[in-house]
Amino acid sequence: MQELTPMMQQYMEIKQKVKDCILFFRLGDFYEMFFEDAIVASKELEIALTSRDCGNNEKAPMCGVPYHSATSYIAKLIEKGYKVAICEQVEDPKLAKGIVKREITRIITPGTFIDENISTANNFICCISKDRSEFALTFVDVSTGEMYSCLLEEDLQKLLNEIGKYNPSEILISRSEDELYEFLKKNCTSFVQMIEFVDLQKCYEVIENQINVGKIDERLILSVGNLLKYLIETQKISFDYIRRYEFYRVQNYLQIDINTKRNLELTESIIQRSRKNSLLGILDQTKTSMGSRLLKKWIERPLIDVIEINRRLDSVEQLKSNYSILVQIEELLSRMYDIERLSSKFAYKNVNAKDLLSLKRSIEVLPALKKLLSSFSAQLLKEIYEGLDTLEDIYALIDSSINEDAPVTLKEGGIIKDGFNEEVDRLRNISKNSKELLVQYEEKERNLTGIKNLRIGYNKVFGYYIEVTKSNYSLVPDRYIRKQTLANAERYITEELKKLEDEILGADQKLIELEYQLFCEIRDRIEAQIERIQKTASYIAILDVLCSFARIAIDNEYVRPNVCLGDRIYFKNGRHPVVEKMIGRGNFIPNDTELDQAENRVLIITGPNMAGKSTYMRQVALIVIMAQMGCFVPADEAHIGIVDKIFSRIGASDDISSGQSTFMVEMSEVANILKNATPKSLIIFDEVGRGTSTYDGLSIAWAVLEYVADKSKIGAKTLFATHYHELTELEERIPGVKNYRVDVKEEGKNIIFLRKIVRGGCDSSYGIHVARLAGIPEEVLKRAEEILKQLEEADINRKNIRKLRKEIKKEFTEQIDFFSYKKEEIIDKIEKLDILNITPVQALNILSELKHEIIKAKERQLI
Ligand SMILES: Nc1ncnc2c1ncn2[C@@H]1O[C@H](COP(=O)(O)OP(=O)(O)OP(=O)(O)O)[C@@H](O)[C@H]1O
Repeated sequence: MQELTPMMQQYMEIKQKVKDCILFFRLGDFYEMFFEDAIVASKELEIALTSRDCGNNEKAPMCGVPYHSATSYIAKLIEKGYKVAICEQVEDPKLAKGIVKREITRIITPGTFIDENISTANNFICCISKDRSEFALTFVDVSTGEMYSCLLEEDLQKLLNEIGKYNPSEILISRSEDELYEFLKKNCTSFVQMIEFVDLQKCYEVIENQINVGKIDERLILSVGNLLKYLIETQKISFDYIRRYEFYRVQNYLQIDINTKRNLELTESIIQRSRKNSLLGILDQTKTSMGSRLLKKWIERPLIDVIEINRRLDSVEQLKSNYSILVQIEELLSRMYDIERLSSKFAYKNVNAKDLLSLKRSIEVLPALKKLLSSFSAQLLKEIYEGLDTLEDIYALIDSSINEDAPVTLKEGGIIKDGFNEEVDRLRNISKNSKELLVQYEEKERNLTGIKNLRIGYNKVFGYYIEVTKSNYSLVPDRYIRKQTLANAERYITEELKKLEDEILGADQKLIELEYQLFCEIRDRIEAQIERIQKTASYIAILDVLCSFARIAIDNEYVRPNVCLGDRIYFKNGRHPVVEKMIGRGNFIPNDTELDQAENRVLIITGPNMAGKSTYMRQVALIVIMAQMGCFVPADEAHIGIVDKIFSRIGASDDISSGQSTFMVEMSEVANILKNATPKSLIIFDEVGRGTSTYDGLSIAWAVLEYVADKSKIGAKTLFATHYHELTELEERIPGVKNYRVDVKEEGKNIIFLRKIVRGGCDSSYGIHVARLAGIPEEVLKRAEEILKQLEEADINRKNIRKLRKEIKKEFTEQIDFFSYKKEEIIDKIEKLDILNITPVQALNILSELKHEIIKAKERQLI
């Protein structure tokens, strides 16, 4: 260390503290990286790797990025899984004695990186603590100041479900949780970190000092406290803008597990993984980022409280039926800036003049918005009307102080409006009129001294001076201080001229400094009101989502669902909101649905591949979710008895990374459903059992169906799509089970999909027809048809065997007294059928012979 240059020594000392981060070390207008950090960063960021002399005859690898464009480079490193520590110069280099003081000002990780470009989604950081048999989870979005906590029983599946709702970019757990760490690493896409947890007492202190959220349940203290402590340590700011803290119970919302969220494509489509063809993509007609983020939350957490749902529906209905007002509100909302995210900008002190102007423009629309809202009587809209703070004082402050064309940087001046501050006006005047001031001074001195050719000039050595020619020396007053003698003239300065010089030369710098200082004062005055801004932001978000619901209801002809506590789910002409958008409204065939706790508890849906079974089942779940969000639904009529949980088991989601087979994944999902479903749940099973051999699969499907249908076991409303036509037998055996099929019309070798759900089972799979549609070569199809014929014949034989055996058994028991002498022989023959390796045809022959013998014996007896 001794031989290193002082700066390199300083670097090494700081780097020691953040070994696991890439250190951005501020040097003038650049952030430089050294040694291993430079090698890694230059590769990841595709920037040149150079070197710097360390002072000990060695060269350190080095690379750098300009200060003003650092954010995009940081974003890239975070994206690639690195942590970045920012080290700033914390004193003015001009005033530094020796090396400039530098400190780490922030550590940026996925959960604390605020990406200005992605504002329609939250960026959550989560902290999980484990206590006795519970998980406590806390989620914070540093950019908006939202914080949520919940408690979960110690169930890893439930943990994943809850994490899935927030999709946090970073998860923190205690260093002692090795197993949990491995599990999360394997099952989450989040950046998982183990940190040193502090104890309860320390957590209480952190919470008390840092946030403004009132009393917190004791069981949550470790997760809230450790999360805050981590944030304070890495961000080095105060988090008192976290005021919107919500503790919620998972069971107070419609519970949608993570598989179902994916299967139903609630927030992103499965294939493109984009929000475009998801439910969120269709429903999002919001005009503000605040609204868009809230909508996502509402989709992930639909309600179960009928009153609250109807409050939302009432508002949507009123907005929908007052079209012209809706249009005006939408227009006003579209002029609003993301004022919710301003809170973090204030806290990080990186608000600029443009942000304040955007805030002003957002506030500008509030009075008009409030006026429009005054005409509504729906409770929720009324609450927004009454609660909406129009922030006039903040508007007035910004309007009177900040220039409309203020620059983004705060160190260039031009921020403060004329007339706001006398000193700014004066300095600006000096700066603008410096020449004029010198001319005025020159004129004044000529008059005072009577020297007609007195002239003011400037040179680098002693600045502004007064020049007097030889012939006028006698008129020079005493207050003139001689500075230079030339051949024909002398140069003087005066106290007044030096003052003027200081003002002229210093005015610009002073102006910049004063404007910056005033800006900070204005910023701090607004920051003191941040709670009011946040409150307004949350009302705007709710209003925006309600308007979005009204808009999609109008554009897509959705109806208001009748949501109540009952058990019935009924839609007339229901549609799938996303598929109908994709294929065009006119091309989508609507279908009815009737589900209840009695006659229509379990619907077994058969039909060829491609007929529309999955679409239909997803449509039912989506309509329920939409209704429970308080949104109108794609149907002509809808009654929704509240559902507590929605489950689905759809398709083959191969999970190679987890080392589980497709069938294993399928069965664990089914197991999860059977464990957690209640009579108030809605379950979707799409071809359960398909992942294994036919008989195993059929038996599992059968048993699962019996179990969910049985009121003493689960008795949940269930949609069960299957290719096992044998299952349709259950309609006769279990009350509440109904067979439906998606209808098709056969035309020669082709089939026409009618997409209509009708009563009754379907006894053909039409698999070969669909294969033909898919373009399988005709030769292969022909061979498949041959094989199918053989298999069907064998199947008929098997059915006949079953029938004969039944008949024989019946005869045998009825007539047992007549031919007891043959008992052993007959039993032997029947039993042997199961163990002998014989063809169905041979078995049929044996049974026929047997039946023949019995009949003969009977006849003999009768005679
Ligand atoms: N009601 C409908 N109206 C119009 N088109 C529909 C309808 N339902 C489904 N479709 C179209 O049919 C396609 C296939 O539907 P879906 O995937 O639901 O069939 P499926 O019966 O589940 O098939 P498989 O058994 O092969 O999984 C959908 O992608 C959609 O384009």
